[in-house]
Amino acid sequence: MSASRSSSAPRQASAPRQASATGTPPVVLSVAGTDSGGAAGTAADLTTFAALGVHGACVVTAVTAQDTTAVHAVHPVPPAVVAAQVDAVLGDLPLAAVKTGMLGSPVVVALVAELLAGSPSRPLVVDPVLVATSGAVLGDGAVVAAYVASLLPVATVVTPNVDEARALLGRAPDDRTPARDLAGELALLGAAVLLTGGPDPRHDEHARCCTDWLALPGAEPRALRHPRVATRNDHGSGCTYASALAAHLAQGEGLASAADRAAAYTAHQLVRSAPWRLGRGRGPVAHVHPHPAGEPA
Ligand SMILES: Nc1ncnc2c1ncn2[C@@H]1O[C@H](COP(=O)(O)OP(=O)(O)O)[C@@H](O)[C@H]1O
Ligand SMILES: Cc1ncc(COP(=O)(O)O)c(N)n1
Repeated sequence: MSASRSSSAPRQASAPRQASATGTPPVVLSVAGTDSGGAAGTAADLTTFAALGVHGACVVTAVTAQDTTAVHAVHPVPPAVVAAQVDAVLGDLPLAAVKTGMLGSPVVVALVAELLAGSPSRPLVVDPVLVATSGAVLGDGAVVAAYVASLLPVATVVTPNVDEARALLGRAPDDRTPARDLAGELALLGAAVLLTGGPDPRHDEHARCCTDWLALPGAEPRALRHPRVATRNDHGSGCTYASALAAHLAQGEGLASAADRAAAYTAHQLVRSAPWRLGRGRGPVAHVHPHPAGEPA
């Protein structure tokens, strides 16, 4: 399908780290699935990029029929078409960072690892999407194995929640290893880890803060704490967080500072959508921004 796949060195112009004198923004690529409800996946990624001042390119890996209650159907994009989208972007746009979300199949995970490996000049943020907020499985055991074998070793940072961290480490869903230790163990698989600790409504309805864990290979995991927003409208928060992280890394920030800013952005958008009544299930994290004339009353 593509000429560039015969070479392991992707074609790419050098990427500007900051907006240039012409106002040209850094470019960040989202590789993700679509969510017809507009909360998660490509919609979350592109709106977050736009809000944070980077140009978003998008490679679509799967089309989901999804709303706030459930994922009703998944239509995977053929791997050759995923590769063609990546080639089109790599051949024309200088990428300052890449963020992956739902990849859906082991073939696509391996393809992304081959074509979009992270580097100091082009960080790769991997959000290992395996289960939706609504409970639907978006990545099975073969996808988990492909993440561990090919994508985590070439990622800059991986952003699992606790359930995804357990799956990547081969632990049972009810394993009780503390999040801090899961983060430390995951960091031994090759990438830095930001284990997101959004409150689990099954156990933590009244928690007053959220703890994300930053783990680097060979270092003690570090807690990044921020206030919890009381809301049921959190569909898409993981995609928003990982995209904000990629946008800040693309603008040259260090990992810890980019993580703090990504959490602050996500929390801000959770505050905005907290009072909304959209859909019958877990509503979307806000992807809107105030009108220049001010927020509507
Ligand atoms: N209710 C909340 N209040 C504040 N921050 C939250 C809340 N829920 C999630 N977050 C934050 O959003 C980011 C994404 O985490 P999470 O929701 O756990 O991802 P996922 O959607 O993959 O489960 C993390 O920084 C997490 O701490
Ligand atoms: C296409 C797509 N990508 C990612 C998610 C995960 O997002 P969430 O954990 O908020 O359900 C999703 N539900 N759908």
